[in-house]
Amino acid sequence: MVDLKRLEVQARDGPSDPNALAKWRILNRLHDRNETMYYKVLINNIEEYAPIVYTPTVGLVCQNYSGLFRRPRGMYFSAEDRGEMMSMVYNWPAEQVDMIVVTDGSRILGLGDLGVQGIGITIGKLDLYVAAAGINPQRVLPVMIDVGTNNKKLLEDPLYLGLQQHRLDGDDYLAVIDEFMEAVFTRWPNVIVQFEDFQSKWAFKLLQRYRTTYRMFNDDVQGTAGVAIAGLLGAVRAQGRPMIDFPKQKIVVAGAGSAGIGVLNAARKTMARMLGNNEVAFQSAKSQFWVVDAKGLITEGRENIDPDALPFARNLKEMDRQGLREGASLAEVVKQVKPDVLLGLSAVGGLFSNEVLEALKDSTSTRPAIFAMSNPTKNAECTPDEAFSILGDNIIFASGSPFSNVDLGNGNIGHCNQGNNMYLFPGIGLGTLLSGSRIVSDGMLQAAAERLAAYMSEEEVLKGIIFPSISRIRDITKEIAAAVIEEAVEEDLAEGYHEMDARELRKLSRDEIKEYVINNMWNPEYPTLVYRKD
Ligand SMILES: NC(=O)c1ccc[n+]([C@@H]2O[C@H](COP(=O)([O-])OP(=O)(O)OC[C@H]3O[C@@H](n4cnc5c(N)ncnc54)[C@H](O)[C@@H]3O)[C@@H](O)[C@H]2O)c1
Ligand SMILES: O=C(O)C[C@H](O)C(=O)O
Ligand SMILES: [Mg+2]
Repeated sequence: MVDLKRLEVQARDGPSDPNALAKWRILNRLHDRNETMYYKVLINNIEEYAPIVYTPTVGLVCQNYSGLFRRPRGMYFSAEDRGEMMSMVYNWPAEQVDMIVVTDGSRILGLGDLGVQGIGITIGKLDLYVAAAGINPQRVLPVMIDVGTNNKKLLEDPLYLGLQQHRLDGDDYLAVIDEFMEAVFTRWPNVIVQFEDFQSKWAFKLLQRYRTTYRMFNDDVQGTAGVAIAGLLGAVRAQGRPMIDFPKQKIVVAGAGSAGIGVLNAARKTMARMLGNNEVAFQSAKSQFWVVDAKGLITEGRENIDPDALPFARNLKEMDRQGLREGASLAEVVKQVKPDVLLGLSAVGGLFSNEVLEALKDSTSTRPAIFAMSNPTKNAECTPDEAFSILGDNIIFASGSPFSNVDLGNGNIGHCNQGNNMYLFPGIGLGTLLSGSRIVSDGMLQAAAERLAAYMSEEEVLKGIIFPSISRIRDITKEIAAAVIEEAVEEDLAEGYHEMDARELRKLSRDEIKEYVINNMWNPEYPTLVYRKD
């Protein structure tokens, strides 16, 4: 801590990239030397150091990973290891692995293809699994699947640590991922595999391919969706309206990739459930969304439309009546729609320009909400300063990366919420593990999102606080894990964990489930090596 604090005194110009990287180096060395102390520091100072070991600094770390690399962490499976993975997994020294976070490095945060350097994000996510969910650090495994990279700079960089060839694609690519999945589930049948930062082209396909046979989920598609739903419901409550009014919200989404489409599908389903949970409700819910991607507003007139975006393509005639057309700009869409919510998952920093924010002034909502969810910090669609200064006090603001609250100068504070999937994935993983469910069902994910939404009190929500502070992350994760277990039991998926078999699990009350979760969380304490007789 003295080392870390000394850095702050010396950095006269406030937080800077080199300063954050220097802190990461200190923490990383501690991680290598003394795991228990590392996690003690992280857990006790999570608000301060999550932004170093996780978003946003982890993005910078990934961009520079080949140069920062000192000691290996995690496992690398490469395209050249085909046919060998089954024996490779037995080289990992830990008998038991509970959680794997795997990436192919193809879309790291909003930073694009970083090849094997993306291993940093899997390490950062697993740090949160230990710090927030109390997964034993001896039982986590960061994994990089190296199928090459299409990043020109890395292909030419002599220091690059991965395969310097173009990415595999098609069946060759699938064969590598299939082999990896078979290998890890053979050695550790109870492991949970979190897919992280795969380009959207593969994110959905792999999710569909594995989700009914393996214990896996995709954090960017499913974790983000849950966090966004919790935030959107919070925004409705912040307007002083009941959550059941959610299906009346007009929502403009910028970005139709793995995260954007994940959020859209989940939000549509949530609306449909509130409207009667039938096909008519499901169809009518889609008219609440306007989706803008790199080519502008997505309509049925779009050529070669991405099949995942198709359900949200707007009807051309209807758009004509609204004064919009295929490819309309975000500013035009906001002007015409006057939405309640503007949500960004575009990876384009500054996309919510002054023009877009000015247009949002005409929102028909009593309290418009802005979700600038892209990471890391430079990719945020706008900053809270920009949003509050243009739109005034009466908005709800959330961003994917952490920002400070804004002093509005009139004695009021503009609250900046962090809308990041970190509030869900640790609890989804822990709950799945402790329930013993063989899959991660939609119901379990929905239960997690609803519990997060309910976590905030009425008073907090009315103040514009729709996500909790990260300092409460261990308590939040306990709640989420308990909700996931309850739902797994309800759906008859829970097969139990260790001595808590399925029958015992079914007997537990809500409070007992929470106690069960707490009792299974690892704490950073040195194990007793010498037992005294007294
Ligand atoms: N806050 C969170 O918890 C969270 C979770 C997941 C992803 N993210 C962030 O979301 C971003 C996107 O992730 P992804 O996996 O969906 O990426 P992606 O590459 O799959 O999708 C990006 C989408 O943005 C669109 N886009 C590009 N330029 C645009 C523009 N000018 N206007 C509107 N749309 C534009 C693209 O067409 C594409 O549809 C990343 O920055 C990522 O860090 C945040
Ligand atoms: O990693 C994060 O901070 C959130 C999310 O998974 C992302 O890809 O941006
Ligand atoms: Mg991610």
